[in-house]
Amino acid sequence: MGDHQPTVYEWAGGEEAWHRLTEVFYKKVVEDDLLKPLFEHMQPDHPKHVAMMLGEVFGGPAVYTEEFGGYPRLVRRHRNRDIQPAQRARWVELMLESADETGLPQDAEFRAAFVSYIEFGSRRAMANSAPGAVPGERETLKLWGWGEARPGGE
Ligand code: HEM
Repeated sequence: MGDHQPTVYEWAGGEEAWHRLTEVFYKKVVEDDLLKPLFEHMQPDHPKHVAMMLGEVFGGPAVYTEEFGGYPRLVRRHRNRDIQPAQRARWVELMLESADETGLPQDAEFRAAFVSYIEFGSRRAMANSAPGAVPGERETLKLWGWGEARPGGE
């Protein structure tokens, strides 16, 4: 590994891997009875936007922030959707299933970092989606790294 510790984004396989993940994920989402109602009017570019946003969070290029509206857009998109706990849980379940199906790394360190952000982000999305919620004010996305378990650990 030399001196360079890969980002979680790189370790996953870079841009192509994140796009593969969200393509497969949203195919499942629109066929799921619990999630369908929330995503019926999803824009065709939605999977691409989420791939860019996740990539940026995990240390990839800041394309979502620089070209697509970044954190303020993310918050706007979840506002008043009134996401229910069972819907959040299913969203997480399908995301992890998609990570397996699209061949994202299986090592413990990668999965710990990935799952931890998916828990964090999905809970924030649910909280920000509650009618009348006042989301925290940030300029940029919250970035996520390896946490306690670094890649290639014993
Ligand atoms: C880590 C968790 C999550 C991430 C990273 C995420 C990411 C995003 C992003 C980036 C957008 C905006 C896309 C754009 O700019 O066009 C978005 C929109 C949206 N998200 Fe999430 N989200 C998360 C969790 C959830 C959950 C748990 C739900 C519901 C169960 C949800 C429902 C939606 C809906 C309904 C939209 C709007 C879709 C539309 O355009 O009609 N999100 N999400």
